[in-house]
Amino acid sequence: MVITVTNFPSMSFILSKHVLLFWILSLLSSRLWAAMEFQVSQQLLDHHPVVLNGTWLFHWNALLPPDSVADPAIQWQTVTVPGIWNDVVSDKDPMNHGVATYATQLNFEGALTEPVVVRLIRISEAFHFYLVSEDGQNIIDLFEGGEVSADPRHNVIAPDYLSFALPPVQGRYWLVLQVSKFNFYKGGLRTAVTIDLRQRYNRNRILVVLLHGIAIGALLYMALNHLQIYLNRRQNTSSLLIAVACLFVAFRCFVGFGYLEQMFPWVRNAIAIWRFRLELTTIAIPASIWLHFYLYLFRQVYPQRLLRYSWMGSIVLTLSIFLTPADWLAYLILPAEEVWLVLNMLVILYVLVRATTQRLTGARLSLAIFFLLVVGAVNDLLLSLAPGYGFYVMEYILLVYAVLLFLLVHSQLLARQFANSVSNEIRLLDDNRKLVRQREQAELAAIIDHLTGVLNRKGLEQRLERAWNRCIDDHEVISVLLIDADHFKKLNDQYGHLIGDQALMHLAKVISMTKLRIHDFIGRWGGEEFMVVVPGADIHIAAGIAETIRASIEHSEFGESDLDIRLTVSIGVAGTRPGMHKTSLKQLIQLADEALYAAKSGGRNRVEAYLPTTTEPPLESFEQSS
Ligand SMILES: Nc1nc2c(ncn2[C@@H]2O[C@H](COP(=O)(O)OP(=O)(O)OP(=O)(O)O)[C@@H](O)[C@H]2O)c(=O)[nH]1
Repeated sequence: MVITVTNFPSMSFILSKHVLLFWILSLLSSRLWAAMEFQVSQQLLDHHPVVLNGTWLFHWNALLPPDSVADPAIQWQTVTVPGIWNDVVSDKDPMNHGVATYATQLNFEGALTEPVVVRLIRISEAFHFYLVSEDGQNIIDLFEGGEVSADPRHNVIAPDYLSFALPPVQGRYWLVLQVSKFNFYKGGLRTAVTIDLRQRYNRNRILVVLLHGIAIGALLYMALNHLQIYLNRRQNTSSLLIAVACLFVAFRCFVGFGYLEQMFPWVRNAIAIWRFRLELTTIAIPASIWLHFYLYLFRQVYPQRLLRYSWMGSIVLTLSIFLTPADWLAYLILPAEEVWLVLNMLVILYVLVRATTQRLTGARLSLAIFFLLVVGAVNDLLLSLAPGYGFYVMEYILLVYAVLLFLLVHSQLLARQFANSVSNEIRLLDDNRKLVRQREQAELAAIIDHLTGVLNRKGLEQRLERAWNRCIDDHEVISVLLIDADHFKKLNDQYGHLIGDQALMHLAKVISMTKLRIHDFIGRWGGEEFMVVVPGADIHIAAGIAETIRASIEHSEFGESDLDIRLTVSIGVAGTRPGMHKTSLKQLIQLADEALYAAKSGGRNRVEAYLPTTTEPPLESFEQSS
């Protein structure tokens, strides 16, 4: 098995720093520095953009001419921008399709020497901007875009960053915005209109695009790595899910940051509703994916049944996203998704609290990030459901970056777990190999004679039986040599048992060194008796081998220093006849024993070889007969 462990945890850690930096920069760049009184001065703009997030005059259902802001006869309502901008629903049009005029007063302190831009984020459908002097006399046409359509489905969504230059005016002016809107995004126009120096805006824009690129790149990178982990170990479905979730979030960022529309302008009109549906799925499905992450990380405390229900719910919701008529999406599916998200989050909270109380690895960190997710989601929910809720500073951006952070941290945790499980596996394999080696050694020790190092009686019998059976199957001859030391008792008595032991070791060594073939083997048959088995050798060859052994022993040097000990052996040889295998192994050994006895009786230090008689006894296996 090939296991590839990529080094991406450290890499994604580096990337996560970029994401954090991006997050902080995004927060600081425009949102926290909102100018409350809409004072527009060079000095102010030098330090931060002016964010027009205060109270606007507002007239619903009428595209009032720009100079009407100076007309005291016209009754204006007020609206907090952008908190509930889109939540104002016309009496006549429950689908929130209509026109409106908004106005807010700006105080330009001193002429602006540098060109500025007004930045708008996601205004639908058609819009027209003017600057109108306080007395209504000087009307400066600023910018118009989009188009009004009778068909509410023809939803034109302006690009996220729409910028146009402000003329170098001075004194009090009204910024008047006429807007015609149909919006699937209930509460979608939540982000402020900002005024910024054009130069800095362009510079920031490059930085923002770069940081967006890093964020999306990090997500794709994580997706690929987790896909790789999944392909290495297919049972690790959490990696696959993280990869899918990363792709989802990358897609959502790509679309949410406005790149899809910027790169493919035709998409804006052609798939506006499909874009919305797709965006909705990026909420529905990840809800269950989040649950799945925690299943993998905190398996010990996870109520697995709930995961099944969660997946079922997400699938039903996803189907509804594509089956629900466009007009009802914002009113039916969006709240349903938000409720669904909250339900899933409650389950996650339950798991995380249990994991934290049980001090599982990564639980506290997960809980902290989860807290961010909750704040982001609750904030989102309040923005769309609670009229008047205007804490938009954290809106959207918090949730997106909490999700990014979540993915980064969890992919780290998961990668660490994966690496641990791989090293555990490697350790287990090692342990297993050691055990196998130990078992083999133990098995070997069980069949080796510890004194002489040759096979003991048990090992000899096992190999002998295998060799015997093979020879019978292959119709081959086989011979055995029983080798017995002569007058060994005398040797023991005269020189002691230690010398006797050394003599046995010497005998085993000399016999082993005799030219035996690969299939031949030697073992200690008992006491001072050895056996050599020569499969495939007939009685004549075996007798020759026996003679060589005998002579080698007789002429071998044994005895330390001044001890002049001459060792001799008597050898009994017995072998099967070619083509006659009905001799049992037991009988063959008995025959060798008889031959040995004959060698002893015949004067010792000699070889006797016996062939079985022609009146063969029935074939029996060694085990049966012994
Ligand atoms: N030192 C030592 N002696 C052993 C060992 N195993 C058996 N013996 C001795 O070997 C001797 C065998 O003696 P016997 O069976 O009478 O045969 P022998 O003295 O060799 O006489 P023959 O075989 O007739 O030539 C006994 O004294 C055993 O104690 C062993 O492992 N070490």
